[in-house]
Amino acid sequence: MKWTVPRLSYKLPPTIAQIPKSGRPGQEISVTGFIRSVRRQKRVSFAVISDGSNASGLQAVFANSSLVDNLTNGASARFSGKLVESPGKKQDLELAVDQVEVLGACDAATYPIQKQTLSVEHLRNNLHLRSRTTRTGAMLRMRSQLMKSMFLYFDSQGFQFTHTPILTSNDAEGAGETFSIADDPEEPFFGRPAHLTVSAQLHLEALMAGLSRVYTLSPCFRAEHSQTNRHLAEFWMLEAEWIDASREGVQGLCSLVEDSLKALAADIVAGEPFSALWDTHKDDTRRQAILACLDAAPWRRMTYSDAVEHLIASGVQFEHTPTWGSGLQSEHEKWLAEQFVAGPVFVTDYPKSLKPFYMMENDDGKTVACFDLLVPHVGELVGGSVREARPDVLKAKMEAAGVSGKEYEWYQQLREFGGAPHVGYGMGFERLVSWLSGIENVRECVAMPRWSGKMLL
Ligand SMILES: NC(=O)C[C@H](N)C(=O)O
Repeated sequence: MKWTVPRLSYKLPPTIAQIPKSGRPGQEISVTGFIRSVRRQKRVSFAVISDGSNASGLQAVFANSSLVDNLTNGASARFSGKLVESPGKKQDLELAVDQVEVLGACDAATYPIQKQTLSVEHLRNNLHLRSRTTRTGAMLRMRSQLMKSMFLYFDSQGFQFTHTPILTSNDAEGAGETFSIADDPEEPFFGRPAHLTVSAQLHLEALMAGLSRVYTLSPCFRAEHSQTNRHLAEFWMLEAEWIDASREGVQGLCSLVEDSLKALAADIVAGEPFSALWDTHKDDTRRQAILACLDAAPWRRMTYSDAVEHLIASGVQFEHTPTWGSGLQSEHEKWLAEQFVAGPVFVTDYPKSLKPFYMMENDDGKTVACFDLLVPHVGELVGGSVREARPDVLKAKMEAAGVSGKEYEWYQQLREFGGAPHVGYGMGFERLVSWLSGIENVRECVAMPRWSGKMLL
């Protein structure tokens, strides 16, 4: 789907990123932005203005140096003048400023965003100003671009974007990691138990039962104490559910996930945020590795049982010895994706004891029809499964998992009233950003992270 811009009667002035397209030398324009740096020289002065629309900002030149007298780093201002060809190599056009209006002053001495204090920790303590930095700005633009590409991909496959609730009476994963919404868990929601959703999956399955192919991008909340670089207490998850009438099962699921990620990534690697984030990376091999994933060659697939065999045969002294029946630890996932395959790898058919109640059991009676997609430097990026569609089997599984009762009757009914074979998956949005941007910690892949014990602003 291509969105053609309708005739607009009200149009905002171009952003800095739009200038190369819409601007030409000699044109009079006004630009509003934040001052990133000011360089005062005897005859002329310079400033770099950023409005967050690209990484480089716009160079402003002042023939009248008194115009920069009140300009300090961080201040916001409106600059008016003429676009001129730039003698510098970094940009084609610069702005010869003849008028400045400071919109919001900034005390440079106490401004927390200083070139010499941009440590990750310092920025985490100044989240309200973090979007001023080039890296966070580029990360946020990458998120925005991902959303757009994602909408286009799912639209092309006939999926409907849907909204699912945040407040819920059930624990979709049955893992007991939900946040209760009040101090008194007995009385949180008008006398009924209520939680913040851990996954939209169950609600999405209900919408799938009417719309056939649905997806959502929703905040999810998990009360887990993990302090790793890939866990957040509040994160965004892309989730999709669709009818699988031809029963392609896990293989079809993996194919859709791979295809959609290749489509998304192809769009992203061509974009400005991707270059902005990778151009400053010392080691280019990771960028090359991402580009290599976009090749036509299918990503590797292996069963959990094979993965465990490979881990054992590797002879590597893992902290946790790999054994059939125990979960793959992050060190195992990383070895598989980084050393063994050196690229994304689908691991399928995990032991049923490791996975939630909603997954369909395989004929072997030991494993379930599911997959995890592991990618280098992140580990698990996506997880999905064939959903159990047989009402009696589901009921028994839910009882065994302790997630039965009134709160879940509707979920069982979905199987009784025209339940169709269906599949679905979930992908952590911050992990996707981490993989594509090379930003190590998911806390830097969302504007205002919340993690175990930390919630500033
Ligand atoms: N929608 C999904 O399949 C994701 C899965 N429910 C999870 O939370 O990991």
